[in-house]
Amino acid sequence: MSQPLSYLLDGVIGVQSGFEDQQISEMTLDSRAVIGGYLFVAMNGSQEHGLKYAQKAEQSGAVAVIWEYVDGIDVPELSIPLIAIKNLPASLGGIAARLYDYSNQPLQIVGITGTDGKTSVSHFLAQAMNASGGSCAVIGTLGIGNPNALEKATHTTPDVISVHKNLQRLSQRGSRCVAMEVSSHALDQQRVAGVNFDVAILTNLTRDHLDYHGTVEAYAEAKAKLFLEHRPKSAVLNLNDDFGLLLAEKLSGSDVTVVPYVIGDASDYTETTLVASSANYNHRGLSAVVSYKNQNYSLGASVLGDFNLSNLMATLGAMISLGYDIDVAIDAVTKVATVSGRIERVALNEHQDFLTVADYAHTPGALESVLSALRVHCSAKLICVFGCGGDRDAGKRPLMAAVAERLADVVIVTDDNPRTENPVDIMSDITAGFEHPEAVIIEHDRSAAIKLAVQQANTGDVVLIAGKGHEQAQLIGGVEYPFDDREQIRQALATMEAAA
Ligand SMILES: CC(=O)N[C@H]1[C@@H](OP(=O)(O)OP(=O)(O)OC[C@H]2O[C@@H](n3ccc(=O)[nH]c3=O)[C@H](O)[C@@H]2O)O[C@H](CO)[C@@H](O)[C@@H]1O[C@H](C)C(=O)N[C@@H](C)C(=O)N[C@H](CCC(=O)O)C(=O)O
Ligand SMILES: Nc1ncnc2c1ncn2[C@@H]1O[C@H](COP(=O)(O)OP(=O)(O)OP(=O)(O)O)[C@@H](O)[C@H]1O
Ligand SMILES: N[C@H](CCC[C@H](N)C(=O)O)C(=O)O
Ligand SMILES: [Mg+2]
Repeated sequence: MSQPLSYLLDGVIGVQSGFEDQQISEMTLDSRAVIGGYLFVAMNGSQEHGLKYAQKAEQSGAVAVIWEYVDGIDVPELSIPLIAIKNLPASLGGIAARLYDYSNQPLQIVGITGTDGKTSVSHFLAQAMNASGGSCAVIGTLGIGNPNALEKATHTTPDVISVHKNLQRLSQRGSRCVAMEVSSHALDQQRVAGVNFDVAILTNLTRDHLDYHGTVEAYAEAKAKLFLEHRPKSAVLNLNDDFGLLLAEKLSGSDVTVVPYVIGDASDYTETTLVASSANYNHRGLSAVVSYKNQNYSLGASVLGDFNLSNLMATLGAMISLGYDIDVAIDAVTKVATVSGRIERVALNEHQDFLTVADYAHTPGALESVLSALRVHCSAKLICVFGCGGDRDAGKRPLMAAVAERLADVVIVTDDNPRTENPVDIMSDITAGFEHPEAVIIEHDRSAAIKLAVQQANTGDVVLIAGKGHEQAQLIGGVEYPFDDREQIRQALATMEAAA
């Protein structure tokens, strides 16, 4: 439904007065997406100011332009209203929420942040709620919508306009809950401004994205905003993580209800902490005892990996915060299935006597978690193939190498989305982290590296192909080459079987 521009901008600070009112049907940050009836929002980006594209937007049919005020910038002449707004990132969420209003239907919103586990928890939550009669969609790395019918997304957390537009769209299609991943970039760039979170979840905090945030402190500060600035009704916090403990302390006694979860001993925690103990992991999944309010419950699920127990506990915490009874939540969580590319078992048949796994670990913390988790399933060699993305946090490269060397028996390093960087440079950043680089196999061609790993697997071994998970392409230069680790594993297994 279209809205008058004056209504969208009502109360926005620093608006130039005396503009002609316009009826706005849609709004966008990208001049290339503008068509008739649009409001073009020109932001001061990290590369350039969107105002450069205001004339193009007008030519494409924009009926007005608002722009993030910056002193001394060249302002183009337009024949449509062109309105400067000071500190536009702070008001844009509110403006978008007015145009894409979804307040006419109840919509619970859960935000999930943390270095690793956001996609997993958001999908577990949506799967679990839907298994118990709910209607929960996701917004995140794997796409937008029902977890079984996702539309592709370009970002983990879309820009602030797209966030509100998608929330409206999902609500209109009948979703009554949305589990959305909130990345640190999103928090820093105010992409979730104007979203009222019922629940916010912290999975964990290790290191990533220091290319963008600069320091671990700045990265943590961005993550903390979801809890300390957005003030969700409930905060579901991981007490196994130091940052989770810190947030719990900061929120204690505040208007935000803290729902802590932990893997540990129930006698060490308060009765309202969700505690998982007596965990058991096997090839088919995991089980544990969950203690809450002095009662014990059996939890089981057919997902691999001890870190997934933590993800399931976060899911339980969210369901309880949303008003589910613990029995219903436990029952629902028991039904969740593996999330695409997250510790996903890939095999040609049941009889394979070694385990082959594709996983999206692309941080030192995630690689450590997945290798440690897989050790439990390994009675012989643990073989690890990994690489590091180009144009991303270079500091994590030697750290991932050190983790792989410490926790795997055979390490094969390969390319993972070199983007615009030279793969040889990425490789030398990685190999600088090995104590014994001579023991490591280097194979830039990812397909060949996967074959090498699978070919040397024997009974009791585990082969981990890390870094790309669900991804469908290898990004080299500006080109996207179709590539799926799972498909490559299957091909390598088939070649091996044919040769046997
Ligand atoms: C570093 C970063 O996050 N950048 C985001 C930011 O871009 P920017 O500030 O650099 O924008 P810019 O290139 O200077 O352009 C300024 C403005 O001009 C506009 N423009 C530009 C060109 C044009 O022809 N017309 C036009 O209107 C742009 O839309 C923009 O609003 O705003 C853009 C518009 O919303 C985003 O697309 C862009 O994401 C880039 C592509 C990106 O790669 N982001 C990644 C790092 C990211 O956000 N990742 C996180 C975390 C991933 C995870 O850990 O899961 C995510 O949430 O996806
Ligand atoms: N709770 C967890 N603790 C530690 N590692 C985890 C956890 N959950 C998942 N991982 C690891 O991190 C990888 C990525 O998981 P997932 O996609 O759920 O995280 P994410 O936070 O959404 O990542 P991204 O920031 O890229 O979107 C997994 O493949 C696994 O190796
Ligand atoms: N959301 C992550 C994805 C990394 C995946 C990995 N395959 C790579 O390209 O580095 C990022 O943008 O840092
Ligand atoms: Mg994700």
